Amino acid sequence: GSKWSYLGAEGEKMWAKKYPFCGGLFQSPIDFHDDILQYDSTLLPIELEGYNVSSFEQFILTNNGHSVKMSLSPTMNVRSLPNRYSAAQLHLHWGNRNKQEGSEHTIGGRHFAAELHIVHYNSDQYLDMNSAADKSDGLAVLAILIEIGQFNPSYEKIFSHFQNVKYKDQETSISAFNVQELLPDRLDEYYRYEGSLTTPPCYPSVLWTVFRKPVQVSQEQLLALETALYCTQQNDPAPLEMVNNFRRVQEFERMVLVSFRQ
Ligand SMILES: NS(=O)(=O)c1c(F)c(F)c(S(=O)(=O)CCO)c(N[C@H]2CCCc3ccccc32)c1F
Ligand SMILES: [Zn+2]
Repeated sequence: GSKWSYLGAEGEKMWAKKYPFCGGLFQSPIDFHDDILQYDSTLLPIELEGYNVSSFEQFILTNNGHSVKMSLSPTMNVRSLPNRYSAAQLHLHWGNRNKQEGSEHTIGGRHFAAELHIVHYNSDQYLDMNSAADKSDGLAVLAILIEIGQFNPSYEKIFSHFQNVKYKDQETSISAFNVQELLPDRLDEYYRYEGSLTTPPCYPSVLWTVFRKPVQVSQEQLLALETALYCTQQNDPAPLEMVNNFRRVQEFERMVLVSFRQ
């Protein structure tokens, strides 16, 4: 299995030893600050196709020891990108109950509470995620910044199942729903740059779209995310809480395109 973590001897400073790309170029996440932003009027609103799946379909929610991920249907696609990208999975990154600042991307040096990633692969060129994951035009990730505010019934469709995936390798099946409900309402305002997977193997293969507008979940929902899950298996004598599963921002000497004027 993947021998890496966010803490201690296998933490992110050691990733490059086993996963060379993690010490390479085009690494994510990054901080968005004014002097690296460049407005680009050709950046079209993000168009989602096939996201409104039938509730007879099921999504599988899995604790993989690094995050909680949900399988998605490959009939879910993102248009308005250079190629057609089909959905593979979504997962989250978060902090802990004493420091609720676990987003991966930051704006003006500021963390948000958490971050949702919807991972897609270039289905025009590649058969599946695994063959696309290490190609420079292989992946497109939609990133949604999450802050504390109103209770969010759409996020609750995932969060309400955490008790069934508390431990590594546990999974549960949930009724499919329109994942577009998890996105902000402004799909025309986003940051765009070429970067990488934020976990090993850190392939520089991701076209990142980070929406400008955060979504809200309640304090109770965020606490559930920060306290329900473990990186370890149910019978492990040394349980490890799944917290702070975000990579620190990377050095970045390029421009980030934005689809909006300030
Ligand atoms: N932040 S991130 O870069 O978007 C990101 C994660 F943070 C993350 F934890 C995962 S993971 O849950 O699979 C655990 C670590 O691989 C992924 N998986 C991707 C990349 C690896 C290969 C693969 C194969 C099939 C489906 C998804 C994926 C990931 F892309
Ligand atoms: Zn991620």
